[in-house]
Amino acid sequence: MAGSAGRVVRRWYPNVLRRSLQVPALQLHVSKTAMRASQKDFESALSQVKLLKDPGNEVKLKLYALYKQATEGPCNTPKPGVFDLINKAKWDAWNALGSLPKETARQNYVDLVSGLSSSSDSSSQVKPEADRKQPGYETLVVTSEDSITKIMMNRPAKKNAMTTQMYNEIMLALKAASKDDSAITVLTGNGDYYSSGNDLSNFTDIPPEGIEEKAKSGAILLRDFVDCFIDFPKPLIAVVNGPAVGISVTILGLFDTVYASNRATFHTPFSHLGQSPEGCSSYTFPKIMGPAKAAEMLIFGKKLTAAEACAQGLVTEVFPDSTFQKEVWTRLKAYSKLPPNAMRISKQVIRNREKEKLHAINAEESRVLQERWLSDECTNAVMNFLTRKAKL
Ligand SMILES: CCCCC/C=C/CC(=O)SCCNC(=O)CCNC(=O)[C@H](O)C(C)(C)COP(=O)(O)OP(=O)(O)OC[C@H]1O[C@@H](n2cnc3c(N)ncnc32)[C@H](O)[C@@H]1OP(=O)(O)O
Repeated sequence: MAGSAGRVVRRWYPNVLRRSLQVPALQLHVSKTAMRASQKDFESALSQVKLLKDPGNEVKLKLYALYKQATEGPCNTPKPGVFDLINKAKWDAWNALGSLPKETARQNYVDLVSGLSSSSDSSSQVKPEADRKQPGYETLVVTSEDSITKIMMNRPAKKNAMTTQMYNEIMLALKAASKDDSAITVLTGNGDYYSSGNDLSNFTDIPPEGIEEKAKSGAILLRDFVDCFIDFPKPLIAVVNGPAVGISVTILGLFDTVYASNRATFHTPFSHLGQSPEGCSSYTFPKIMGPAKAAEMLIFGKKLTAAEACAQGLVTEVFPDSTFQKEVWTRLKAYSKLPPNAMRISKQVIRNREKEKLHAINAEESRVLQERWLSDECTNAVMNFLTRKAKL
């Protein structure tokens, strides 16, 4: 019992409050007298409390006061000093119960917990992902939970290759996430790949105005897409669940944190495809890993393992694939509880001095690519893939 009530306190209270509101093991031991009238109800309320969502500080103080009154009787400890704000609030709440009998306090505690349980019954259930899924996306699964918005690329049969529709949906999802009440945002992939990069069939859908118009609209889409990452205001985390190719790799330089499974690889075969770097990688990669290592990736298409990408600073941390999801989401849930405004402002301070430069680089990379897409080198490479003559 003592252990389970201890867990309640750990789960509910934000760090500062939690440290101060910790109920010592001694206080968690329910005395024999206190248990006489409604021992079972009280015990079950004590364990029920740990399943509830955070009810807010006011209710937590009430619960604390009733618990103390039920187990120790009226408050007779010295009043904490005026600057000991949290202990003073606890003391005030307990002291306000005056000479309320232990049995009544116990009953009130049980009633309060039962009221909280019924009001949070529906929300305390873990809903299946399908129920939490935000509507309106065809190529993504977007969910928000625990102050984390997760944007999952969802074309596993095509290795999460990015179609025009997926670029547009990711932009929409990022814009929505920038305004929702989540603290952090995650991009990840469904299935064995993180993403195989640009869907090469994007190049086959030529409008009546011709190939030049296609290249022009592609460059605008690319520029808008990368701009969304440059401007994204909250901490943005990539959870790289498997191999990553092309643009899914280059934009990693614009994320705040990149976690990778040890199954992930990082590959930017631009020269093989007759193309050139995008996603601001012509700037971020040399800055992150130094010009020589960046050239090996961006010019020669060297594929990095997750460990190599981590050693070169592109990846924050690598996890064994068997425990990847568990370890990463535990970490992210803890981060998502940090004060959101502080995180947002810290990101602004880090990002703002480079924003203008990044936008200019993005514009230039998109302009160069627009030309590349019209080259024979690019056309042949794409045709070779689409006619199954070549893979990476
Ligand atoms: C607006 C425009 C912005 C443009 C921005 C520019 C970005 C540049 C880039 O991103 S460059 C990178 C482009 N990507 C590639 O060149 C990868 C091509 N794919 C492959 O080489 C391979 O598919 C693989 C190595 C990723 C995986 O090989 P594997 O043998 O494991 O699997 P399959 O080849 O059988 O793939 C399964 C099906 O998925 C289709 N597919 C995979 N990747 C892409 C892709 N990038 N574009 C289109 N289709 C892709 C593949 O064709 C299979 O489909 P099928 O089952 O219908 O045959």
